[in-house]
Amino acid sequence: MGELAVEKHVKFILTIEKEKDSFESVVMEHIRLNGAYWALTTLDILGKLNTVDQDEVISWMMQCQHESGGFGGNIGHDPHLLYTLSAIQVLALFDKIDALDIDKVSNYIAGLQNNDGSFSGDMWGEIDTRFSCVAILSLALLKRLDKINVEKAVNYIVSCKNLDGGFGCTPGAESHAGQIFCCVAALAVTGSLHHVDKDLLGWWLCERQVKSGGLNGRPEKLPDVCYSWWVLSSLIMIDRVHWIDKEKLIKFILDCQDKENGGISDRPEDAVDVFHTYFGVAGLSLLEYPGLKAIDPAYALPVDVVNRIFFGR
Ligand SMILES: CN(C(=O)[C@H](Cc1cnc[nH]1)NC(=O)OCc1ccccc1)[C@@H](Cc1ccccc1)C(=O)N[C@@H](Cc1c[nH]c2ccccc12)C(=O)NO
Ligand SMILES: [Zn+2]
Repeated sequence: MGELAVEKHVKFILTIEKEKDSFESVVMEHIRLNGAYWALTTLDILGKLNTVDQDEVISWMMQCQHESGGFGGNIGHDPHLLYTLSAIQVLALFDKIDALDIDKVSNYIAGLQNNDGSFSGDMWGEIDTRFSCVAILSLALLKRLDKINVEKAVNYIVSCKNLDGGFGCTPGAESHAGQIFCCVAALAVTGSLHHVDKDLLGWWLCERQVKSGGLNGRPEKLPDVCYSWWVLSSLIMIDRVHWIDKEKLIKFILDCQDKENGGISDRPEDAVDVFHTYFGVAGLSLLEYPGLKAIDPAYALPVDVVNRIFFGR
């Protein structure tokens, strides 16, 4: 089974944060703000957030803010809900949410709600339950949920529920673990989990575990470490996590590490990346792996960070 090569993963994260011209950095260029969130949350779960210069990170990140109040994936990029959530999450890690003009950012987000309660990701209008999730998590962290019609937002998400108990990106779309996480997290944060059939959805989710112990995103697909987050956090939020074999999943994640150079891949022997390193460490945190900080399954932030926001010091 081996154990988590903490120091190697810390070194891996700090190295890719420094390199600007590596393949990984170039590929992730347009979602660099997401990359910052994945890298910094991983470090915090490993207890090593203090190894980065927070002022340097924050000053770079604030340059990604558009005059509309939304954040782009990098400096000069168009604003989008996905990057705005990552920016809020990174500021939360450093307890610096008040560095934001909170009303400006929350007005940007609220402005993307449509009449049917759904959310567009940006001004181009694409609608997806991912964006409902990002909008609700963002506004909850900013304590500005009053700026949107929460009832209509919840009704839209419920309209995307399928007969298998899962959720898709729009009404009638196929259930997918990523979308299920988004819808369950949004319902959890708005106190609306009574709309979920926990046994039906719990069954669909626990069926994602394959014989290797890993979790896949849809029936018949290959297991992938990032589903350790999408599926597991959903199971935890609906109180059905005991329906999977946690020990076998821990072993699968540990087998996906590159113990020489650090980092975690989507499945054993594949190339590592910061995205799967984050979702692997976050998954181990949800599985209560020893030595890791607890992470909140809905906000995808360390529990101590979430408590600081909602319950003060
Ligand atoms: C754009 N992304 C994806 O499409 C990944 C690709 C992938 C990784 N392993 C299998 N496929 N897929 C992915 O994130 O799917 C999960 C998902 C899909 C839809 C809704 C929510 C989650 C990844 C980046 C990536 C690309 C290529 C390879 C590895 C990582 C990505 O940025 N995913 C987003 C998914 C996402 C978008 N909006 C969200 C809102 C809440 C939670 C997650 C998301 C993310 O995790 N943001 O923090
Ligand atoms: Zn993956």
